[in-house]
Amino acid sequence: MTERVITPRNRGFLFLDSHPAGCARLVEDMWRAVPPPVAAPDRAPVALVIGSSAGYGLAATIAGLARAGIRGIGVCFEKAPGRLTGTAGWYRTAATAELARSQGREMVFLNGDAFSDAMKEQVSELIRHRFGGRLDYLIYSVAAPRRTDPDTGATYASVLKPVGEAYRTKTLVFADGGAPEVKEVETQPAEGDDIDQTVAVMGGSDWERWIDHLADRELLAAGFTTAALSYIGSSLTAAIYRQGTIGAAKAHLEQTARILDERLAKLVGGRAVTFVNGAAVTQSSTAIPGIALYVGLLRGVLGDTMMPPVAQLSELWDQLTGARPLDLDEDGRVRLDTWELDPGVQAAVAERWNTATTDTITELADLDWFHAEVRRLYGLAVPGVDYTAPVETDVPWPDSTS
Ligand SMILES: NC(=O)c1ccc[n+]([C@@H]2O[C@H](COP(=O)([O-])OP(=O)(O)OC[C@H]3O[C@@H](n4cnc5c(N)ncnc54)[C@H](O)[C@@H]3O)[C@@H](O)[C@H]2O)c1
Repeated sequence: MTERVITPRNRGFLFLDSHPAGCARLVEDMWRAVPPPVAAPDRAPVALVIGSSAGYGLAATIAGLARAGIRGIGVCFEKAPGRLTGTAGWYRTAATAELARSQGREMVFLNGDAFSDAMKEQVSELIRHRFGGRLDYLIYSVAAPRRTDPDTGATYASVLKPVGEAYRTKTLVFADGGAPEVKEVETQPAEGDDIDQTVAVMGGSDWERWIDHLADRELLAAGFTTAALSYIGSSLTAAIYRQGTIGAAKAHLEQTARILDERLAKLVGGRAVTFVNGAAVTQSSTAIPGIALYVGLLRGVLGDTMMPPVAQLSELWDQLTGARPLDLDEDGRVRLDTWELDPGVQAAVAERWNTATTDTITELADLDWFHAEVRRLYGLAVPGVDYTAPVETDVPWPDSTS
């Protein structure tokens, strides 16, 4: 037993410790925010969510359980409690597993490298022996800094850089005392094989490898459908995002969807699509220069009408399960970002962006919300949690044997 009071220690947007009770409460709140199912499926579909412990993958898992009645497997990469607490994703996974169990849903969580063939094999064994040998859905929501290619052993690193010329942007930082500052930062353009390396990590190669691995072992159900998550974003962040190295990876992911869609149609009458989501505060997104400022301003414009990930992903499940038809754009993507890219919203954000300075930022952006969202990534600042009370940090990984 390792009960203690968690005192938050951070460097910028990164916190050293996570709060188990706060993480559990967040998961419960997300669950409650999912609208009830349209109609209960005849049989619980079997789903695999890769990247299930955080951000959009966590939202996919919770919305899948609560709205689409799934059972299945979640894969993620988290650190166990030790000298520090476990990572927030460790505790969120424990809480998600508990919720699934309380609803009578079989959900197995595996902690390890999704890019490895060993993980693919472990998942294949589980599908074969625990889930009737047939996978209905695969949601791909990995955001990772590096990937080792199992064929070559080469390790690739993803970078967040503009392409062609340096990118100078306003950015939001919080001084040591927590006071917000608007600063300028410059990011040098991609060089050497930066683009190829980023595409190798965040493009569609590993998604394709998962599908081929499962197809080769005949584990895909008739009509199997797979979705990967993508982002387009604002013209304000285009140089660092959609036209940058990560944008090249997203273009590759979307191209992979088109290839997989054809392959799956022939193989099992299946489908592969990308879902373009809106901006959200996650560990991955806050690492991108300028995005914190952009999201804070977006919230300043939209307030509570900003669509949270779990609401977007409830819509994803409705379209995947056929409760609503797949609504594809001319590039074959489902757009769950229309609330963000609405021209009126973008014009209002651009106007605030242009005038934002350290002196004006608190009026233009919703920084209380942004600050709290960053803390909530670690289970901190969750309403209803007593942060003065000691909490058990030595939480076990959910048992997958029963
Ligand atoms: N955050 C946004 O604003 C935003 C917007 C639109 C789309 N998206 C997309 O959503 C997807 C997920 O991003 P996010 O922001 O939710 O990320 P995140 O950092 O919140 O979560 C990443 C997930 O990937 C898992 N992961 C990382 N490396 C892994 C590995 N090697 N093996 C297994 N699991 C691993 C983590 O454990 C975690 O569950 C990405 O494709 C991203 O582009 C994000």
